[in-house]
Amino acid sequence: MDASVGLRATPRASSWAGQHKPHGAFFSGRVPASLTSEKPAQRPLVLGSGTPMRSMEPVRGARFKGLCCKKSAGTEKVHYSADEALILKQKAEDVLPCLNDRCVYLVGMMGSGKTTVGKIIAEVLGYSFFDSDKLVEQAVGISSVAEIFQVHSEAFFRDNESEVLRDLSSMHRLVVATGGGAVIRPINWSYMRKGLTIWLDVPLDALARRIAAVGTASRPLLHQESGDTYAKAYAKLTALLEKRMDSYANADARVSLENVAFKHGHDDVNVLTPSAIAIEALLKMESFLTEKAMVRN
Ligand SMILES: Nc1ncnc2c1ncn2[C@@H]1O[C@H](COP(=O)(O)OP(=O)(O)OP(=O)(O)O)[C@@H](O)[C@H]1O
Ligand SMILES: O=C(O)C1=C[C@@H](O)[C@@H](O)[C@H](O)C1
Repeated sequence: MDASVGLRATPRASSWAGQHKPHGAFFSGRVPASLTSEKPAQRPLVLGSGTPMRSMEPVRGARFKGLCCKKSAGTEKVHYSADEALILKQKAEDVLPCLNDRCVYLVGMMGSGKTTVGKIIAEVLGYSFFDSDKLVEQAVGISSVAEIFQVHSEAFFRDNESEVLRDLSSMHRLVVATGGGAVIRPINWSYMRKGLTIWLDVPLDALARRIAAVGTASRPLLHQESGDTYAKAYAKLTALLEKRMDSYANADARVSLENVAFKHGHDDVNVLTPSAIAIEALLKMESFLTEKAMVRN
């Protein structure tokens, strides 16, 4: 039976929108022992300070010396509904043995939820979460991608992004939220192919709405000094997606929010919670890995 039967696509007004977002991982010295071959401990399905910290060990890759991944010290938590928590746990248990410690790379447009959904997937798999944009900021020593574009250039950012992905590709048991443009360089695919790649495919209207809600200051490719933020973001996202669509389609699995909403009887993707999307991503991962194993045998 499809494990997602019974999953509720809860309207955000009563769930996601009313909740605190999970805090991001950040880096300042070391990475967790989970990057080694240790098996994941069973942990409660709560993100934030309710999650026990994993023990820390020095990272091996030269580039990440001096960096560390650590849970926020804040008090915010993300609660899943009982249904979602159970399904997330079951799906994670199904996927883990097939994943064989490989990393998971989330690709997709800006605002597609790679960070939000990636943190949930990392949590349930007992993996560590990395955001490649944040790693580039750390490596360059500038605290925002927008400033890196301004002070240096987009090409400089892209070179550093490739180096970050190369270094991550030698590690295990990570969920990585990649930058929206990471897919455009073939070399980045050679790194990401060492793990599993998942495309979060979100309709442009939903992307533009999400981005307009928080502003474009942190997204240099969308930033405009004036004008209607939604309309400008929508136009720019449309042009970017046209150029990148084929590259995103290289991913091992695609989570189409339109399809997920349809599956749950909705015609609006905005009702889908991040955890419902994370469940779909785990289902897609399982299908891909199972098919791959069948082809091999
Ligand atoms: N399922 C969802 N429903 C509504 N809003 C969401 C959902 N998932 C993420 N968001 C919101 O959309 C915005 C972008 O999400 P997020 O930062 O996770 O995307 P991203 O793909 O990592 O973006 P970027 O590549 O620009 O860093 C955030 O404000 C987040 O709170
Ligand atoms: O879509 C893009 O090209 C980008 C997305 C962000 O994640 C950042 O990597 C940067 O703003 C570029």
